[in-house]
Amino acid sequence: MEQRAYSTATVREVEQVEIDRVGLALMRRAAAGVAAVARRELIKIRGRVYGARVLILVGGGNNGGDALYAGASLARRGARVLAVSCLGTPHPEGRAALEQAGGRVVGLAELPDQNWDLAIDGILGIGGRPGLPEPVAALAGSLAGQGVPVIAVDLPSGVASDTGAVGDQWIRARRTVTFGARKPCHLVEPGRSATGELTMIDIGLDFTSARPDLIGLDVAGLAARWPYPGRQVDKYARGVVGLDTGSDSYPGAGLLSTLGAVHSGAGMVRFLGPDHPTSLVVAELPNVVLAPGRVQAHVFGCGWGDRPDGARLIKDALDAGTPAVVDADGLRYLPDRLPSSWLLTPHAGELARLLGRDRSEVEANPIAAVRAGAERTGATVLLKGATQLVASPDTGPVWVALPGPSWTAQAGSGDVLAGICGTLLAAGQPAFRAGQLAASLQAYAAARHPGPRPPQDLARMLPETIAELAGLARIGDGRSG
Ligand SMILES: NC(=O)C1=CN([C@@H]2O[C@H](COP(=O)(O)OP(=O)(O)OC[C@H]3O[C@@H](n4cnc5c(N)ncnc54)[C@H](O)[C@@H]3O)[C@@H](O)[C@H]2O)[C@@H](O)CC1
Ligand SMILES: [K+]
Repeated sequence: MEQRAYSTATVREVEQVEIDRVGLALMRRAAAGVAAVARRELIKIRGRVYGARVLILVGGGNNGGDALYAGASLARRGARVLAVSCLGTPHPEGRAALEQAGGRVVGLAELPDQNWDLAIDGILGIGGRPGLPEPVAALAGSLAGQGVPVIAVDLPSGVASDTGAVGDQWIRARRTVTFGARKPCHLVEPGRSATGELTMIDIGLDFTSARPDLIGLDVAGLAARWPYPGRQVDKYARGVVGLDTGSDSYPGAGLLSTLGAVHSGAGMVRFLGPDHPTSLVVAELPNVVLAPGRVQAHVFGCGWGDRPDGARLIKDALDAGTPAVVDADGLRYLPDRLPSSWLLTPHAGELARLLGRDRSEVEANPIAAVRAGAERTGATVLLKGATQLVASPDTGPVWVALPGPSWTAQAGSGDVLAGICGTLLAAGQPAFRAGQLAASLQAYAAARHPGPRPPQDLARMLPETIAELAGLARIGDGRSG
C-alpha cells in the first residue's frame, strides 16, 4: 500500500537501538537474508547452489561485512566464493567467516578473468557517496557488459541513499535486499531503476515511531485511496472544476486539461478559457459548461503563453478562497505567498525558474528541490519528471507517485495531469494527496495501455483505469462479489 522510506540519519538511529541490544548478530541476520535471496537466485539461474561461481564485491564498511557473511553462508553450501576488496579494508570478522568457510579474498588487481554465475554487491550501503572510484567503476561496467546478475546489499553501490542520485558509474542490480525499511533511493530515479526488484528483510529493526522521509504508493494503495463517488452524492459533492486554460497560440492545452478533468470523474466541468480553446472543447465535450458559476477548484496556466490577466485570475481565486492547480505558464504569475491548499505542477525547468536556480540543480536532488519549492511559495508542489514528487510546505514527508512507463514523457501529458489534479482538489482531496493520486493514476493508465499513445487517447482511458482500480479496491477491502 504505502511505501515508507527513511533517511540515512533515521536508519542509523533505529539501527543503533538494535546494535546496542544484539551487536554483531544484527549483521549476521542481514547477511542471512542476503544469502537466502542469493540461493533462490542461483537455483533459478542454474538449478543448484553447489558449484556456483559467486563474486562478492566488498567495500570497507558494514555493507561489505553483510556481503562477506552472506558469501560465507553460500560457501558452506558448496558455492565457489571469491571476494574482491574494492575499497578500504574488508570487515575483519566477515572476512574471517568467509575464509573459514573456504572462500577467498583478493585485491582488485588479482581478480581472475572468469565467468560468474552471480555477483553480490557489498561495496557501499547507506554510508556511500554517489559514484564509484576507478577501477571499481571499470569492474562494475565489465560485470554489466557480461550480463552477470547482481544482488545488491541494501542498495546498489554508487547510488546515494537519501536522494537516488548517481555519479558517473553505479551498480545496476537485478535485485536489492534491504533491511527493515526502504531507503529513498529505492523510490527515486535513477536509484529506483538501479535497485531492480526489491526484497525487504526483517532483521528486527523497529521503525514504528520513526518519521519517514518519503512515502510512495503501490497499485493497491492507489486503488484504496482513490475517491470513488459514494451512493449519496450529487455533482457538487463530486466537485466542480473550473478550467481557464489554453490560448489562441496553444488551444490544445485547453482541451487536454479539460479531458483530464472530465475523464477522471469531476462532477461538473466549466471551461472558462479563451475563444479558440473553447471551440475545441465544445466540439469534443458537450457535457462541459461554458457559463461561469460555482467552482470548487480552478485549473490555471496550461498553454497560457503570455496572459496579461493571469495574475488577476489567480488573485481572484485566492480572494474567493477556492483552491487551484497552477501549471506551466501560470507559474509566472504567482503572488509571493500561496496557501498549501493550492497545487503547483512544475517540471524541473519551471521549478528551477521559480527557485532562481539552475535546472541541473533541481535534477541533481529533486527531493530537496520540491521541498524548497513548497517552502518558497507556501503552496503544495508536484514536481513532474522521471519520479513525480509532491511536497507540502510543512516538514512532513515527500509523497512519491506510482512510477509509470516513459511513454507519458510527451507534450500534452502535463495538461491532462493538471486536469486530473483539478478533479481531485474539487472533490475535497488535500493538495498533496491530489498531486500524488493524479500523477499515479496517469502513470498507471499508461502502464495498463503501453505504447506511444497521444495524451488525449490516454486521457480517454482514465475511466476504465479508475473502474479497474475500483474493482481492486473492492477486492482489497473484502467487498468483492
Ligand atoms: N550498522 C549496522 O550494524 C548494520 C548495518 N548494516 C549494513 O551497513 C551498511 C552501512 O555501513 P557503513 O556505515 O559502514 O557504510 P558503508 O558500508 O556504506 O561504507 C562506508 C565506507 O565507505 C567509504 N565511502 C563512501 N562512499 C565512498 C565512495 N564513493 N568512494 C569511496 N569510498 C567511499 C566511507 O568513507 C566509509 O569508509 C548498511 O547499508 C547495511 O548494509 C547491516 O549490516 C545491518 C546492521
Ligand atoms: K551495496
